[in-house]
Amino acid sequence: MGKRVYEFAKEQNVTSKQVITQLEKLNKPVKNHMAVLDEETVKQLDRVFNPEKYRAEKQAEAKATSTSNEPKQEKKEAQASRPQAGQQNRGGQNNRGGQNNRGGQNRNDNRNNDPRNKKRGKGKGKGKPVKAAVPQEADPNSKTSQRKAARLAQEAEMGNVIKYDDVLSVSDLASKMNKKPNEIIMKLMGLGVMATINQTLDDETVELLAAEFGFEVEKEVVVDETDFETVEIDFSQYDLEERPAVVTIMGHVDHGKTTLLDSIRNTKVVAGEAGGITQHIGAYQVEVNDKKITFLDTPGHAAFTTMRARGAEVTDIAIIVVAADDGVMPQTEEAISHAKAANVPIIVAVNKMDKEGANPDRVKQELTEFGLIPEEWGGETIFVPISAIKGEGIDELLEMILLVSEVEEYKSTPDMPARGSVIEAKLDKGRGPVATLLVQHGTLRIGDSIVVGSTFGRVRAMVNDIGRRVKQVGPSTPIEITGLNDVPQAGDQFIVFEDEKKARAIGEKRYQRYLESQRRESAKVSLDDLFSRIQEGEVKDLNVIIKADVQGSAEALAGSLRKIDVEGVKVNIVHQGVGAITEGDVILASAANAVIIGFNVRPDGNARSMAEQENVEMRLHRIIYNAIEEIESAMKGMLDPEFVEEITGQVEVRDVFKVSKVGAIAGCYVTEGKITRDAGVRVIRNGIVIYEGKLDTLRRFKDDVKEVATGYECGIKVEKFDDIKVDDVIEAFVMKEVERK
Ligand SMILES: Nc1nc2c(ncn2[C@@H]2O[C@H](COP(=O)(O)OP(=O)(O)OP(=O)(O)O)[C@@H](O)[C@H]2O)c(=O)[nH]1
Repeated sequence: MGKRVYEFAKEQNVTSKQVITQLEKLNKPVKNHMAVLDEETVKQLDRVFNPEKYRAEKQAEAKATSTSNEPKQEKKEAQASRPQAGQQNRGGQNNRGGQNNRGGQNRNDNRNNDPRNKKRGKGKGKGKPVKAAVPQEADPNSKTSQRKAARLAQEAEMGNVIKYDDVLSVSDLASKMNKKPNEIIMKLMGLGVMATINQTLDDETVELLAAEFGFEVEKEVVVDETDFETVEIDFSQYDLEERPAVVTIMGHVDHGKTTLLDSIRNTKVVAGEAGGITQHIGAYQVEVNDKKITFLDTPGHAAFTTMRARGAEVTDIAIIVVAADDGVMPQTEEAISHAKAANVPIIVAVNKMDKEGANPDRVKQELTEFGLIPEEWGGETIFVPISAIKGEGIDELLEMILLVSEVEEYKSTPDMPARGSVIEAKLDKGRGPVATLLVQHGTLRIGDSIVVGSTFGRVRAMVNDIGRRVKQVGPSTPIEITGLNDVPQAGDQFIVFEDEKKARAIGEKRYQRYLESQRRESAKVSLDDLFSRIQEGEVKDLNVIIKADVQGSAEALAGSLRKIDVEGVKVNIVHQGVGAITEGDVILASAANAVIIGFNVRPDGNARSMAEQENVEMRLHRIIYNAIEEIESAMKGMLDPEFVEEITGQVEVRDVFKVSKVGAIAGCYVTEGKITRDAGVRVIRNGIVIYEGKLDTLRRFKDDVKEVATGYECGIKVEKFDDIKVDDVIEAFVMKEVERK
């Protein structure tokens, strides 16, 4: 029998969802993670998820066809055939064909001497270098190739060597080669990598891109502590000591994460003698058998992964909470994937054992599918039955954490200036910026000169998790500090410098960089302020990306937009295509400072959140005339106050029941937000809107309800629409009146 989707996902250290998305792209859609894959498909997927494996082959081909670049190619080939040990088995850090490569997971560095976890590859910080996966090939006989060869020869004559000593971003590299950032981004996309204009590139990718444009690179290696995330700590010079494990609790909604965190805290917190009042600082410590354990008390995998995405690897152990009366649910699965991607040991807490329907064996059975096999069944995963609400099983759970800590031997040293990560941060009216830091190595003291992410300052006051002022803290301790010039972000790294002037210089440089990136973001074009910016002479072209359901509409829309005649400004179509709005479209829009117009299509995957993050404006229309009129009005500064739709939620169709005289009822699951009875709905199939209308009925079991929230099932009948199918997505929206700026 072939492999199942989840088995393949597990092997590759990715989520089943990622595999399913890839299968869709390969035109081999499957129903769910239990689907069986044939050999051919497994092979295809393997290529997608492990492009490095195939790189040597591709480069050999590329070399055979290339005439202009021989010494470079040889060098690259030698690199490609280097042992890849550093890239494999590194806890989900290996390159995934560039599919998800914005985080620059592939770090073939030798920064593996972090004693926090012997098994874990340490990710680089904010730099998030992207790595190109597959080199492009060229047909040497094509006209383009001949032109390119001529240009390369000409450029080579001019002595095209790019020198750099720092990390290069896409825009830095573009300016060094005198190219537009778009060109670099397009080239990266061709290599299967999606990168934004400000994204940093790793050295190998810089070299690859430079070669593509006929440049050589020379990197001077200097240790620049401005990018201290990349600066290695030489732990060999210290006597390492045991340190407390840092634990994160994850699991499905309502399975009891918060109750468990509270229960542990209430029973075990290191409550001090004089007036220790526990306060929420984002993390706390408990003491068990004279040993400490640190808990991050923002439960949930979203926070966990946001931190990781910013380079913070703070969690040593993940507790996955599963309610014994409910079993494995979608977010349980997600939490497992997140923990696995971080390569941290998992302990399963089977909660709500006090409830009547509690069935721990079912939970165990279900979890075997995800490779979490209990010890009594011959596996290695620790399962602890608990009742968070009654405080039962908590001691056993804590003991198991200590057991895992003993096996994993988490170590660090207090004998160095502190380093660590931001757990959370806020602006306090009285105290100014306040940040909870997790000291990971060294000792943090009052008065220390510190750089935290893009902010800096001197540690003015330190308050611990029981509200007590302290003067110094060591490894694995959460501590709230004041004294920074601005509010850092959760997941930012911090470092203490012994030299105050140096701290200040580095801090100021990083802060300036941050302000600059903010400025660039706010300079993004939007229809609301287009007119004023045209007037001020800031904008001459309105760059537009069009995505439509069919080629004909894309062309019609592009044609009409180009014809809009407003003095002093013209519409420039940067890109037009068919299908859903993808992350790639958003990245391109961000780089080209373009607005995206979607005609009968919706954003796919993470495109919507990415557009928000990148400040890219996305306008979705169903009538060509409206799209044209909107752009024209914006150019003339005549946009009226109008109704803007707000997407309230998304549901997935998991079953369809045909009921005579009523029609097709969709059995659905709300995956995001909520769906309300009065919402407008859109039926989306493969990213294309196939129907827009209203709800006829919205039910939970047999009852009509006003709304259904994330994580719940419901029955939906869309008014006048019976062609609903399993796997369709129903998007719910309401119209809100907004005033234009
Ligand atoms: N009977 C019983 N109920 C529990 C137990 N643990 C939690 N609950 C209840 O389950 C519900 C959800 O618990 P929470 O701790 O809020 O769950 P959560 O996982 O933090 O939920 P979200 O914050 O929504 O993700 C609450 O009503 C709790 O009182 C338990 O051990 N036994």
